[in-house]
Amino acid sequence: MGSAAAPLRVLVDMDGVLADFEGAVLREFRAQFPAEPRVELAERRGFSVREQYRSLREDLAAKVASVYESPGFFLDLDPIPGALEAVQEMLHMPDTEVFICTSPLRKYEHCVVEKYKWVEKHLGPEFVERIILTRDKTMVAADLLFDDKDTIQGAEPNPSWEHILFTCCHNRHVQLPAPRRRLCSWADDWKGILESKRRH
Ligand SMILES: Nc1ccn([C@H]2C[C@H](O)[C@@H](COP(=O)(O)O)O2)c(=O)n1
Ligand SMILES: [Mg+2]
Repeated sequence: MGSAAAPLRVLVDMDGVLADFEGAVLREFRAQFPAEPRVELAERRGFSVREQYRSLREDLAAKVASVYESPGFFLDLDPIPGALEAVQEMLHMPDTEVFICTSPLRKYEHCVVEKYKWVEKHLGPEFVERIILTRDKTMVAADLLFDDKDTIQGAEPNPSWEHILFTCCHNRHVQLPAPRRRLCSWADDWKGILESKRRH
């Protein structure tokens, strides 16, 4: 008799995939700096919101950073539609292991603890056990990584996971070369992607 197949290990990013970082940045920037020019979500290009604000005007980089570095910012993020239901469903799928894999800001004072609190508030204590906090996701071994950052690099040149690009305002114009894949939203066929990775 052959040995049982290893469970499918799935990493799910937080900002832009579970939690609406971009929507909150725009809402809070507009509230705190109503007279300043801003980048509407339809105009977002590139992962770094700070660099796009810098391209509007140099001093706006620090202003937008002050928004997401403020206490309470990460804790108050709204869940992305369908995200909580999808990861709860993954948690209970046979032969499947799901982890939340997220990078803290370099200025980590509020971000780190608030990411933990957000997960406990929205997903419960069993998911707090499943948080992987790292600035280098290439060092984490898994089969799949759902992430909105279009290019994920780090110390490991050949990560074990397949990166599924989760569509977000800043990456919807990025043309993916074959065979790279996208998940357009949590209403898209994430279960089909999991099934495609299982070793039968
Ligand atoms: N469009 C974005 C999304 C996230 N960030 C910040 C916020 C996070 O602390 C960090 C990395 O997040 P992750 O890649 O784990 O979703 O970067 C940003 O600056 N711009
Ligand atoms: Mg992200």
